[in-house]
Amino acid sequence: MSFESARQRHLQTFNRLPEIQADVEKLAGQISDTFAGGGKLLFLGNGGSAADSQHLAAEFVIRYKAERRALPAIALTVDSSILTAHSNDYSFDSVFTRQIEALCRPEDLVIGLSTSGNSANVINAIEAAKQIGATCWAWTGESGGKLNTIADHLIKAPSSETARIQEAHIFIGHWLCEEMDRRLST
Ligand SMILES: O=C(CO)[C@@H](O)[C@H](O)[C@H](O)[C@H](O)COP(=O)(O)O
Ligand SMILES: [Zn+2]
Repeated sequence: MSFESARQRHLQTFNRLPEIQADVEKLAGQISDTFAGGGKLLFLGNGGSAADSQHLAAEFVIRYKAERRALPAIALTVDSSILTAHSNDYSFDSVFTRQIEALCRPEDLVIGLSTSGNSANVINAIEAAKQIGATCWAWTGESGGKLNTIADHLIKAPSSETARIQEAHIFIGHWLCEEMDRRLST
């Protein structure tokens, strides 16, 4: 019963992905421009979105399918010393902000993943990156949450359910990787 229900909700979400195709293509263009301009990608998020962040950074740095040059991307979710020291000494709400201050440059593109669009540490990081002048994208659910009015651009997975949104986010990440392979293959 729960399998069939989850499968149906997954399919409903994925059947609506064409609604955001133009947004994903716009992001692919901006990522190409970022790399051409010497910038890098920075990914961040909590829980499943932290896993997505490191998964997608690896696709860019190592490879997706095609043999092409290494692409500069980093997940701000993986350094346990930074994450614990900052949370212990300051606050979890600014755990990504400090890394943005240290690593983000105006030519960079930041992708903050939050299914609710309301996680304080993602919001704070996007606000800090905007101050630096980086291009800021939020990947959210269909409401966009608070990030709706904070990020420069949004990719809104067409669901209000965390798991379905995460499934769409990783699909969108792979879709982007295919597009980057197509553009950059040697
Ligand atoms: O993977 C899941 C649920 O599927 C959880 O780990 C989930 O990512 C966590 O609860 C996050 O803290 C949710 O944060 P957000 O997506 O609302 O920003
Ligand atoms: Zn999950």
